[in-house]
Amino acid sequence: MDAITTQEMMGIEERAHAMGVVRLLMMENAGAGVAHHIASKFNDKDLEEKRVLLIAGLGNNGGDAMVAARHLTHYRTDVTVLLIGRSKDIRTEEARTNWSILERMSRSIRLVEFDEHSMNSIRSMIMMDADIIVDGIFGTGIKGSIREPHSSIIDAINANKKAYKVAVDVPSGLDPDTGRYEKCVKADATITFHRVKRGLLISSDVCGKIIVWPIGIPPEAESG
Ligand SMILES: NC(=O)C1=CN([C@@H]2O[C@H](COP(=O)(O)OP(=O)(O)OC[C@H]3O[C@@H](n4cnc5c(N)ncnc54)[C@H](O)[C@@H]3O)[C@@H](O)[C@H]2O)[C@H](O)CC1
Ligand SMILES: [K+]
Repeated sequence: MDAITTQEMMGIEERAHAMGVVRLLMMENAGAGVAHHIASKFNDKDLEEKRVLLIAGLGNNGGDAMVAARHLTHYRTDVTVLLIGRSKDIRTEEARTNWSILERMSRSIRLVEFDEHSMNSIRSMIMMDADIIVDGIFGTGIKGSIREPHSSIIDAINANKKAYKVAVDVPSGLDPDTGRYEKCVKADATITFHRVKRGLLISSDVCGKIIVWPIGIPPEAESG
């Protein structure tokens, strides 16, 4: 299938939602796809020893990462979710639902909410501790220039030279339509949902391996 724009993706998402494949279902399938990719790259024994850091923005890209975190606990992996903000500021109902599930998983997932005072500890968590990093900061909802703390967090992700990095839907910082970026996560793999976004093909050098992952959208939702 050919590449699409974020505008087209939003239309498809709306029609799927109206057909009953609600956003929470699409988010669950998206997050499961991210966890599935990681499980396919590392064997179960490795996964038990790896420290996975999932970095979640306040939108649905972050929500996808929260779902992936929950699915990864199946492998008894050391899972930490770093929210780039306060949970009270999470923008969408689906992401809030998933965050509240994670809050009930305190034995299997560590949750960290961003707090300006701890930028140094967050930087070292990203740069030193993580063996696998999931980038759920921005997806198709990115607008305008990258501000702090996102800018420093993207730098810290790129400064970790040992971690395997998976971008959720779009490497954060990349404009999914034009492929332009000032600063962007350099991923080893990008799990993009339903159909590839045009910007990924324009700047494939920052995406790593591009994997198009189906999230249960009916073909009937494709066109208006
Ligand atoms: N399309 C689908 O069928 C599905 C998409 N999913 C995922 O949802 C994201 C898009 O989510 P959205 O909430 O629209 O936006 P994002 O999460 O990508 O980011 C918006 C988030 O970030 C803030 N923000 C935007 N620009 C900036 C900036 N320059 N600096 C700082 N902050 C910024 C904004 O305020 C929001 O908080 C898509 O990519 C998929 O991953 C579904 O989950 C699955 C189905
Ligand atoms: K992302």
